[in-house]
Amino acid sequence: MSDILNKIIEVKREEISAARRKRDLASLRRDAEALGGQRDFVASLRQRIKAGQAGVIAEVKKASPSKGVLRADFRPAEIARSYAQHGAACLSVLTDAQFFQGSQAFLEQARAACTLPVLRKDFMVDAYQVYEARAMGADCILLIAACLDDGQMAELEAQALELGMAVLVEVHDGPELDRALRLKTPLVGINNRNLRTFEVTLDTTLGLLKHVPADRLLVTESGILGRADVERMRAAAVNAFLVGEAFMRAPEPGAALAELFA
Ligand SMILES: O=C(O)c1ccccc1NCC(=O)[C@H](O)[C@H](O)COP(=O)(O)O
Repeated sequence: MSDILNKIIEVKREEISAARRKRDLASLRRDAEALGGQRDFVASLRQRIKAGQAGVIAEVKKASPSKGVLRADFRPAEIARSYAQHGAACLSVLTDAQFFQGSQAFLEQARAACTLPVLRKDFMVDAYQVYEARAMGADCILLIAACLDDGQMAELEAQALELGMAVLVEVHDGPELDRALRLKTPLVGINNRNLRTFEVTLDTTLGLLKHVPADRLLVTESGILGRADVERMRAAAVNAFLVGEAFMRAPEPGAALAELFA
């Protein structure tokens, strides 16, 4: 595991301990199970792709460890509406506070402003966070293979599926991909950003895609900045994208989405 991931996971464990002291798991679980209203994340992506369009997971991200603040005037509800109006399939909302300046409130505001399914983008290492995700309204969670062993991934996936959420499993290399393919989820994200060096190369997706079976939905993540990047991916039959920075730096995030995927 990389240094930044080690650091993030260490902080996550402290946050989870503090949260458990405030509210026990049984009470959180009751709220998570009672909420309902799940939106179908996978179907929303597949629908766009079936119609010949790109399936875009549009990210709502104020800042990141590699780039600092991306959007100073940050209004999650307005951003979500703009994405929905311009053809996004789903949203991804950062809820991590310390490293991404995100929050649960941002996810709730973004989801309430539109009808798109929403991914809780955070670093999931514990069942408590999966219940938190559903209780705040998330329709999908992210599992990063580099942060979890096989048993943990399978357990967190089973819990999410039981709660009616989808799972996006994220990998960065061949061994992680092999482990991810043992899960049930059809959603496999290949992150073009090396989380140790922060180096970004689309060759990561292009190198791994031949190992992704046809029944999985490959999502290319990070570093999609211009039309040439989209064209390169679509030429390789990669049709689902997770994009943050390119939209967050634009005056009107939805218009930037429409332009990038026109
Ligand atoms: O973005 C970072 O600096 C980062 C650092 C450590 C762990 C994860 C990180 N990013 C999360 C992401 O995967 C991206 O937010 C997402 O793929 C969108 O990427 P981009 O379009 O390049 O903003």
